[in-house]
Amino acid sequence: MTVIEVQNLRKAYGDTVAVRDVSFTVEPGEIFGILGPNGAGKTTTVEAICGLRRPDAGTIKVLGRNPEDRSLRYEVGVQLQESGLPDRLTVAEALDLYATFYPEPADWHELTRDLGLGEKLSTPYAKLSGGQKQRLSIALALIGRPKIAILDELTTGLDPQARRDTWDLIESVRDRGVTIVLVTHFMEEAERLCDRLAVIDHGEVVALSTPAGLIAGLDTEQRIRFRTAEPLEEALLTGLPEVSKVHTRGTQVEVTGTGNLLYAVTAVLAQRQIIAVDLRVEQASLDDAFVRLTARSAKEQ
Ligand SMILES: Nc1ncnc2c1ncn2[C@@H]1O[C@H](COP(=O)(O)OP(=O)(O)OP(=O)(O)O)[C@@H](O)[C@H]1O
Repeated sequence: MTVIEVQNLRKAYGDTVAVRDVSFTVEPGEIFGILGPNGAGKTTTVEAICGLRRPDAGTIKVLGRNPEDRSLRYEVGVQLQESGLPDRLTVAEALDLYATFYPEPADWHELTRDLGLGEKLSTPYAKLSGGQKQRLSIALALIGRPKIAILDELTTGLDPQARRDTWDLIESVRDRGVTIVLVTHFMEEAERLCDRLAVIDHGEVVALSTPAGLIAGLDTEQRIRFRTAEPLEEALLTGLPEVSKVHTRGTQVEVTGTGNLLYAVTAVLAQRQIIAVDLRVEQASLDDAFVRLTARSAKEQ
């Protein structure tokens, strides 16, 4: 069964149309990413999925039910951008309190250890750093052993090591069978974690695919740079079907092309016993796909 189904969602705040027309489905056990620039409508979309905002039009089904269905409280764990816990509540008290909301809460000692919060159990909420507050909100989203975890800006404010630890944690949560919806600004995070991604811009889905699919859809060229001991004869490479352009400056070589460009170029060099040093391959990244997709939709507005 499809876990989440969003169909033609629309939501406006007064004159501001936050979500114009968003449709997607989330399948069991996947990490589904929602990516988009600031103000694109990502938070409004996930808040509607959580039953916190009522759509103006369109339908949403979560585990086949209306998002406002009270029974979903036990099955959906939510980490939203602002958790708003009382300042004096300690980490342990917050976890104890949240654990009472659920019939079979997770062992929060394990969760806090995985999230690097083990040393902060008696610290009041107000005295936590931004990153620690963030980690606490992730622990609170997972404490009820949800079937679905909705995480909005999971690693914003975390340092690079804490971000990587959190990714490992999210993967282990997914491996236990939890379906995860992840709102993110970070391409590296989306590429590493997400099985599929919806790119949202100006309240609409502008692309929906795997990270690799989004990059492949760009149809961009690759670029290889290297140096040789002697200046290279450009004609050696210009005749290859994979090569569209060769540019040499002294012993520096830059080759642009498509397909299996790296193999084609290195095969010719090997044949001629030419050694390429400082060889670097530049390929399109999810960053490029994101910028291209969102720039295109900005022009169409
Ligand atoms: N409660 C609200 N009242 C009025 N306008 C709102 C409200 N919440 C969001 N908006 C507006 O709706 C649009 C979409 O906002 P939303 O928070 O859904 O975007 P987002 O993609 O999550 O952005 P960000 O990445 O900055 O968090 C924005 O123009 C925002 O200013």
